[in-house]
Amino acid sequence: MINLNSPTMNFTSSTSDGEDFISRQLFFLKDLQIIELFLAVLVFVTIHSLRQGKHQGLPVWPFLGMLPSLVAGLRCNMYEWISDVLRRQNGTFIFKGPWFSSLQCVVTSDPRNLEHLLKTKFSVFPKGPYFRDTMRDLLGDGIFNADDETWQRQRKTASIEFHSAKFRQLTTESLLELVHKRLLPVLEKAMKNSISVDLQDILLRLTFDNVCMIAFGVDPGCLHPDLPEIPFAKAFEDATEATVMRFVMPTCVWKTMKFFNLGTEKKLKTSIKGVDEFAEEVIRTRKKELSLKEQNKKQRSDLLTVFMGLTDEQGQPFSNKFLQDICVNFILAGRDTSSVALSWFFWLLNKNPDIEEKILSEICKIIGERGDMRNGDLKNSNELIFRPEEIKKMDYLHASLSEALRLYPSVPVDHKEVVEDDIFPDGTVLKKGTKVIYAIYSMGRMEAIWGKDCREFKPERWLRDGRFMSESAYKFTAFNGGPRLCLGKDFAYYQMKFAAASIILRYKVEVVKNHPVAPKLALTMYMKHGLKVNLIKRDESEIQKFLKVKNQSIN
Ligand code: HEM
Repeated sequence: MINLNSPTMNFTSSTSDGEDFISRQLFFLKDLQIIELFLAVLVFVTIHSLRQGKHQGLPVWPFLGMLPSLVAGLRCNMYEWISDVLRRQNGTFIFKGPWFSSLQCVVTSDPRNLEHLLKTKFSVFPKGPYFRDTMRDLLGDGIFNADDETWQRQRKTASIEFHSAKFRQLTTESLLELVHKRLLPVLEKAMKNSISVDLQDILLRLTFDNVCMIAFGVDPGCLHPDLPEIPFAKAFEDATEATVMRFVMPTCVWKTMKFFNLGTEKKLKTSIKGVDEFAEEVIRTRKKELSLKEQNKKQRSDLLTVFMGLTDEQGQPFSNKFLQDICVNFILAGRDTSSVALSWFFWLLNKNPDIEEKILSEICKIIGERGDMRNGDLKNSNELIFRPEEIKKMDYLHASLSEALRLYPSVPVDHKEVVEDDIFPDGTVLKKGTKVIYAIYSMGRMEAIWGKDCREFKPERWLRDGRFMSESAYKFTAFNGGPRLCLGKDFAYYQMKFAAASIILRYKVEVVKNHPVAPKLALTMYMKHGLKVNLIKRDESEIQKFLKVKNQSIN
């Protein structure tokens, strides 16, 4: 009989307890070793990734590449974040995205590379299939989204039109009407009622009405005193916002969302429908108008009418869809760019009142040269309308707008794709299919390009003996360069100078105290929270003071 209490049994049981204990200890030790090993690998990977960051600009993590740094960058000011990396990497770095994404690209701010890709090797760096695919739903085959023949044909026609006297007359007349009949009354009303207004919103309405008149010959009436919501304008804005989202997600993700009509893709579909309906209606009406003999004599000179009179390679009139693409592209090109540039300009002026004073002094000096104003007597500045030749003479204002665009370019980054293996002048090797981002915002903040004072707002850097001197398009890339240089550059300067001078002569634009100012992540560099301002009527005596100062130097 076994005595359960026998010492032998006790011994046996204590032995198995001991074994359990030892095996538990061993397991624990194994666990510890696994944890230690895991920690060692983690430390090694971290040190390796961070070390790579020293050479490559950012830490490179297994599988994720540089994505964690990008996510951190997106949470602060993305453009400043890119500029910091570029500064550390002497102007060019290779962004390594996660292995499952399409985010791999070369980012550069080196003017030598810019000249190479925009001019010298233009044909090797088209917009490319990735960009065209991502933008196709909104821009179709319009000029912004086209390469090769399709682009060349539109560029040639639009270029002839943009340089024609008839077109220049249309743009100056429509601008004059919009500034004097809409913009100034809206600002005057706000000033009289002492209410703050979002200047960015007002300027967007101004340029939207203007570009619709130029592209379609149709006035959408956005800048009405009640500031109404225009369905077409709203649809257009929503469509651009939803399109941008495609650039920050892997292609397969937005394509799946599009297939199932989800999230931003659902919003994009609805808003594009709104844009298309408006454009279709305009084209239908114009076709009807042109088919009537009497109306033919009306001689419209907007872009839509010009393209309607042309034919494709087969001698056929352009399809409605293609005409629609042309108009939508011109609206995108001409609307946001000038208005956001003016918004940053007025914000910078508010921080630099001495520069505002110099602009006012220049304006007064120029109008003081009018025959009827030689004695320095301006009866009522409210009535004054600037003449085109006066706008041309405003060199200091031109320099100040260029300086604002250098620091806050309306298109902060742009994109190309390499279609043949190549090497940048700085030695970066480019394989066929590589995406290239050129960081226009960062270029304005590089000491190597603009000197130690590159972050300061200094219009004087653009002047020689008081005259405006332009810079190389590969150093100042706000308007792009080479064969795809902005077609509307001259018109944009005229529009910005006319609107800015008309406002500055009448009002001091004061940004509301503590109004938050930050750039928005979008195709164009909007101010994220708009620009809330108060308008203070300029004292006539202030203008008289400048009018009476003869031969005052502005430098
Ligand atoms: C401050 C104002 C403006 C700025 C900063 C600006 C900037 C630019 C930039 C950077 C591009 C190159 C975009 C690209 O290819 O990805 C461009 C192209 C273009 N811009 Fe402007 N733009 C301005 C105003 C305008 C205006 C008012 C119009 C016309 C009404 C216009 C018409 C165009 C057109 C048609 C193109 C396409 C050129 C091509 O691809 O051949 N722009 N602009």
